[in-house]
Amino acid sequence: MTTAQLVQEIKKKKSFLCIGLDVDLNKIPKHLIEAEDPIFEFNKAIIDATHHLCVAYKPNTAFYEAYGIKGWQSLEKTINYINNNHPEIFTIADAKRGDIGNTSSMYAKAFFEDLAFDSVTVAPYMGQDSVEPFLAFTNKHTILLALTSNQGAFDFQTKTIDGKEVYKQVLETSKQWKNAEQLMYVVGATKAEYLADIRKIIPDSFLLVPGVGAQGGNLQDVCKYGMNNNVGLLINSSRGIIYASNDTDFAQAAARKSQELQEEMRSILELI
Ligand SMILES: O=C(O)c1cc(=O)[nH]c(=O)n1[C@@H]1O[C@H](COP(=O)(O)O)[C@@H](O)[C@H]1O
Repeated sequence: MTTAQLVQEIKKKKSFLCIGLDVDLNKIPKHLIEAEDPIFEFNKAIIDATHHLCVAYKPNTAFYEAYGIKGWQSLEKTINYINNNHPEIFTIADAKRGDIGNTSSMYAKAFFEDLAFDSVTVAPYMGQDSVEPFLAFTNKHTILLALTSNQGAFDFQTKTIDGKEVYKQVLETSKQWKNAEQLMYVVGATKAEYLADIRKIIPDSFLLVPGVGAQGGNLQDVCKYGMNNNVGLLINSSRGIIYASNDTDFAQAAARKSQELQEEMRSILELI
């Protein structure tokens, strides 16, 4: 999917919501556990109930890898279900990969070719030759971790080296890489006050912003500092939406939570 198609979808749905499909078998409704593939059944119900309210889905691969081959099959069924039924929805494999070049190429193949995701999250720590193999794929996006939502972001990312914070160096340096127009960046919603400075370095890039909901990030603050002329934001909530209820009404409860966020997004979009 191209960025222009994503922007078009955001304008059509008046939403820049990304729903995180982080499925934990200990948290899903009991009646689903009996199903042959409880993770897929859970995702299918969530997708059926929310696809008109969001523009992206983000399965975090940890929640699938944890269940071995069965979990990987649930991930494959989930991405196929989205691509077959809602090809206009942007998909993110949240895998936080990155390795030496030939290994990164295989990671990219796994998520862009075998599983046909539109994008994958990548850690910048190993540098240019670990990221460019992902950028080599046409119409696919690499979402680079810049300033993450967790406390540990202050261990390295905000440290100053040669007079500049490491996360700013990640933004400035990666802008020079081959096919950099296919880069997006992760900035945690819990770090909204940093977004004004971040926008000075990457005014046009899309940002994936997790941390609204369970981690306490504020949507209004993120939009105030992070929105650009193309909206430029994908706001993710996982637990806050998918575990809104753990009873038989879980999908309707997820839709209600999604709608609350979408309505807030719609009023913000009407102001710009
Ligand atoms: O790359 C991510 O998506 C990510 C980056 C980050 O800085 N913080 C962060 O929480 N995430 C992911 O975003 C999701 C947040 O989930 P909730 O806190 O349940 O909404 C999880 O899948 C995290 O792994």
